[in-house]
Amino acid sequence: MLVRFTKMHGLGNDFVVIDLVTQRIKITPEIVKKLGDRNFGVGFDQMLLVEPPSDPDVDFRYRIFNADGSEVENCGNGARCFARFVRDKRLSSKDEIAVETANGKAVLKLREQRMVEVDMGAPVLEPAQVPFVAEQFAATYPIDVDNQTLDITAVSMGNPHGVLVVDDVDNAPVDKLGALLEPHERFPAKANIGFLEVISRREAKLRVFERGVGETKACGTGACAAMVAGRLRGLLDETVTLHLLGGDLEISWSGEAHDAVIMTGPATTVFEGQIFL
Ligand SMILES: N[C@H](CCC[C@H](N)C(=O)O)C(=O)O
Repeated sequence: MLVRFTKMHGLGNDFVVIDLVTQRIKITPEIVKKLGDRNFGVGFDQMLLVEPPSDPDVDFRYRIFNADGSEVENCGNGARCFARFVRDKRLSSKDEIAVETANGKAVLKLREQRMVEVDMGAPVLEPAQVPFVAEQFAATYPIDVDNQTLDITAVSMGNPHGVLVVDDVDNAPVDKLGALLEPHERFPAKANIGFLEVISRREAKLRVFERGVGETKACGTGACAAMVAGRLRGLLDETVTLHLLGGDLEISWSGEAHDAVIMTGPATTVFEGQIFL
């Protein structure tokens, strides 16, 4: 079977996007892993599926698979590419696109210069809902890893994140600590691990070791989780420019637990392709 796909990225976090509105294909974890292989397939961090909605109040269903074949609840960089994709493919003519994910609903707003603004919803801080093993909520938790005790913030943006604050993110042991913390027993569903370096109250640098992938050039939900961690720790103001390896995101959050985190950034189309399944 020949399947049309579009290769896209959000700040270097790269995706294969497949339209399952006009193509009727069953995507399995095995197909995801095969297509995600950077030598034997197309290669991507995540596969994004554009599907008809099950809820009449939304425009599309948005499904996300990591390169290891695991299906996940949310992908921020992917949401921006999703909005760009459905507009460029004329699957929607709207400037505001409502989608349903495994995490709930999200509104994707197309802005000028191919930028996209995403309402990422309110962060989830109750440990059991992240999920993270802890007696009660705290801004940071001591966690034992690599013969040391680190202070980590645990937050869900639909998907689980652990955020560490470091002095020098360029030289942080992202691969070593990321690989130890991603499957850590206190994260029963594993976690995306962010390494945040605060430059000022309105600017920071971030690297993310993603669950199911490893370090990526950028992580949208990770940027939102890092914003929340920075605000909980009293280090960041309501609007921050986050510098990721692949470029910058603007993140806003009032600091009120029930307020949504808003992410704005680019979405880029690289090429169109077809692959035999
Ligand atoms: N690896 C993540 C999913 C992709 C998130 C990331 N690419 C983003 O932009 O939010 C997880 O397993 O929860």
